[in-house]
Amino acid sequence: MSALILDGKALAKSREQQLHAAVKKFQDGGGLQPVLATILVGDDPSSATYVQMKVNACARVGMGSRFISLPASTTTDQLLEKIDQLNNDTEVCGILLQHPVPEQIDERACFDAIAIEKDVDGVTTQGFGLMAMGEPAFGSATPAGIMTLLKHYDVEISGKHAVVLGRSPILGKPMAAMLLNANATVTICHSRTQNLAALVAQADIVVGAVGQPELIKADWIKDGAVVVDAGYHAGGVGDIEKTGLQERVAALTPVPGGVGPMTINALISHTLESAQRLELSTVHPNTVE
Ligand SMILES: Nc1nc(=O)c2c([nH]1)NC[C@@H]1CN(c3ccc(C(=O)N[C@@H](CCC(=O)O)C(=O)O)cc3)C=[N+]21
Repeated sequence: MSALILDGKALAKSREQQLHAAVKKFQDGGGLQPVLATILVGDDPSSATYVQMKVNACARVGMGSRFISLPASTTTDQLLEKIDQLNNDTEVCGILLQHPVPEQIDERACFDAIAIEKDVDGVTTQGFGLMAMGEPAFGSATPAGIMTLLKHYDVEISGKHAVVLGRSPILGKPMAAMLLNANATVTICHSRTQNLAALVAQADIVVGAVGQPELIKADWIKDGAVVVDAGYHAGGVGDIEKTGLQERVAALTPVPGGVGPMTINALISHTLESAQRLELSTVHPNTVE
């Protein structure tokens, strides 16, 4: 057996073509150009690269972006003020606050200050809650991108045992909720989990979301599993060791070229959707309840 490659890079590219056409159609119909605001606090070079990739993706599909760079010494209040400005800026339909922020900043408070209708990155407590309850909300970008990728390749989720490694607020936790909503049986593993290898061995679907290079070993994973790796580390390795997996699992995401491009694609798709919704509410203010 040779694993199906869940090619996020190719899927993101074809979805970008559709998005480009949809953005044009939206503007031809009188809509304002959708604009994503990205906020980077501090000067971490890899964070700067990720934000630049998001700005570039907006440009490729004909959307606008507003890049806000704040110094590493920014306070919580200063960041809250910036977010408030963007919430009230009628040209901006999506706001992304790049994680992580410097440690003096209350990141949760800042995420939660993002207006729910502009939370295209799915980071607010309210957005998480709505999503988890199966109500309309933008899901967190990385798990939302993973769900799109699994759906595209017709990976069966319902009734399967999904083991998510990691419980971070914008990755593991929402990933588990999305898989549960898709009727998987979900196990969430984390730093205090005992017998990790035995749990992973039960997984029909394994999601690596721990942020540590190759912490998850290839020989823990059973034959025929679906392997999703949301990690990305120096040297092009993920959270999951891939040695020998290609020959014996059903499907796997490459690193790079798997989850990363789908994260960005989810973000820009959500930004267009947000523009479409905000437009609706200005055209028919009285129909919004
Ligand atoms: N509020 C917030 N939302 C995020 O979604 C968010 C964040 N903060 N902080 C950092 C992580 C990381 N992240 C990536 C997005 C795309 C790639 C990506 O496209 N990577 C390419 C490789 C790029 C390369 O080769 O350097 C790939 O996997 O193929 C990677 C990482 C979004 N994040």
